[in-house]
Amino acid sequence: MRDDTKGKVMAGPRPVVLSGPSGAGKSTFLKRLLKEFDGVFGFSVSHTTRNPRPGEVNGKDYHYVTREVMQSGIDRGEFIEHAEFSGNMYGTSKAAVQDVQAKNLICILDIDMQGVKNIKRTDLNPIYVFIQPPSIEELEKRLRDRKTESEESLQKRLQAARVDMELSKETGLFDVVIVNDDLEAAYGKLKEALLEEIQKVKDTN
Ligand SMILES: Nc1nc2c(ncn2[C@@H]2O[C@H](COP(=O)(O)OP(=O)(O)O)[C@@H](O)[C@H]2O)c(=O)[nH]1
Ligand SMILES: Nc1ncnc2c1ncn2[C@@H]1O[C@H](COP(=O)(O)OP(=O)(O)O)[C@@H](O)[C@H]1O
Repeated sequence: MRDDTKGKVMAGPRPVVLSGPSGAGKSTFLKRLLKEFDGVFGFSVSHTTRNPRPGEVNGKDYHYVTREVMQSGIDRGEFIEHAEFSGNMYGTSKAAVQDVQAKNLICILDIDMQGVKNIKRTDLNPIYVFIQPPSIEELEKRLRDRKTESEESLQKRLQAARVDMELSKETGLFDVVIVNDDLEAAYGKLKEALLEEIQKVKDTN
């Protein structure tokens, strides 16, 4: 959408940032949103240097790249934000967000706390949602049950989770905080928080 009077791209629907500790339920929620609201949401596919997990698809879950490739993209100014998490690089390319916004969809970004702080310095203007586990103990249980992490990776994620849970209390950082205790109830709250934006997209598309 182009506003010719100002010659710049008009704002489409507001993007949504999902952040929260590893294992809090971000992917679970975003997959449900993408499925339930076909033609409303689009996922910003990040780049990462971590290895794909079984079942993950290159170009769909992430763009899996080497450090060298990622760093040269960053050096060329192709990323909106990037961060180091648990020994790997992660980042949102400008193209990832533009691809979704070009279709007039609500762009969902699944990013860590450093990403949240860096996105705040851009003009993306998303709705910031923090997904919180009921407790660190329950988070550990869910991460173990997910069976995707080595013991070392799990411990790093739990340590980051403790820090992020504290940081999330910073006032004004997040528009919505959702405790993911009962999955259905939490998903219901997430939908409720995004309802206005969902309706706008349904009305225009
Ligand atoms: N800053 C930033 N963080 C990201 C990006 N993509 C993913 N992350 C975060 O990196 C962390 C680890 O992601 P991942 O390895 O997929 O593990 P998971 O969250 O346990 O499924 C999570 O907190 C993600 O939100 C990105 O593009 N930028
Ligand atoms: N409310 C919930 N109750 C129980 N298990 C859950 C709940 N929400 C998510 N899970 C499970 O917890 C694990 C972590 O969720 P996931 O969506 O992968 O988290 P994240 O993307 O934030 O790392 C997954 O195995 C998921 O199926």
